[in-house]
Amino acid sequence: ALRVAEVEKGKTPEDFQQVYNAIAKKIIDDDEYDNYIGYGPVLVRLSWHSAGTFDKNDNSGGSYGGTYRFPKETNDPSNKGLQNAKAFLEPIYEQFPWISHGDLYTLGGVTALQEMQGPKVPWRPGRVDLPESATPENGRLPDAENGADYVRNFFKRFGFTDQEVVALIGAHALGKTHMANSGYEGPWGAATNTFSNEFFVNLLNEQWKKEKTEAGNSQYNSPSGFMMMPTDFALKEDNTYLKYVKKYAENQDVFFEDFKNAYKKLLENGIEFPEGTPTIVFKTLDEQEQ
Ligand code: HEM
Ligand SMILES: Nc1cccc2nccn12
Repeated sequence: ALRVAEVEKGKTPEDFQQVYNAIAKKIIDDDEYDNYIGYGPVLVRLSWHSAGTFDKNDNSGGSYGGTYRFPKETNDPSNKGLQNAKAFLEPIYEQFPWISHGDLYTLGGVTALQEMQGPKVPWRPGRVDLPESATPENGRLPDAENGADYVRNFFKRFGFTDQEVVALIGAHALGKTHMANSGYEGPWGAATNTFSNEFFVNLLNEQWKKEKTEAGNSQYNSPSGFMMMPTDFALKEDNTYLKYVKKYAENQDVFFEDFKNAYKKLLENGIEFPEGTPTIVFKTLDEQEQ
């Protein structure tokens, strides 16, 4: 079905900057979350999972309808742990009840990324809440216990190139895995809340040992406390992906540019934005006299 953006009635870029600021200030206030990693990484993951149900073959799923708010999608096993991000955003929604859930979930990720020193991601409003009947079935999000062929095939559903796939998975520089959520654990100590190209630097430079987790998954662990899941590790095992891993490990600016473009495409996939829809590049808190 066609998803046409309709900007929330009477709202301007300044109104959305106010939502950005409220989310950014709450990230600062609630800094103790996840052993002081904070909510940044899990907000980025929620934005990806809300968009990651998209299927270009029938234009179903994706960020537009905000269907993550419904139990069927909130309780998808692939979304375990994201309830924390949902709870974080509930008071934001109460403060700005005019915003659609699709706009809120995607704006949450853009805000978190920019406040974690990531690239500026141009963002367009106008996602419109769809009814519960539009909620996609569980199982559309990727499973980490797989190799390069699976990863390449999975992202075909979005129309992403190999380069866009490698760039997007670079988001695994943020936060950590949690045994109770996904059956993976770590990195230890090294978890970060600052966006960078270190996922690629570590992938190439660390010594990796394949081990079994207590959940029976495989993960690669390094003596300095880093970890990779099989789908992460696949990016260096596949010659085409490896080309981009090296490019991003060598040049953070190129990574930031490619990530920004791929992340924008992910958040807007399947949506038609009419002429005149504003493209907003949000100011960070630091850039506004606070
Ligand atoms: C092959 C594709 C992918 C797979 C299989 C995958 C899988 C996972 C898994 C299993 C976790 C751990 C969740 C937990 O235990 O709490 C995770 C965390 C995370 N993922 Fe991915 N992911 C993929 C792609 C992406 C993409 C495209 C993004 C964003 C653009 C992303 C952003 C994140 C972030 C930020 C975290 C850390 C969350 C936190 O610290 O709570 N991932 N991912
Ligand atoms: N931080 C983090 C989150 C999710 C996946 C992942 N793989 C390597 C590191 N990493």
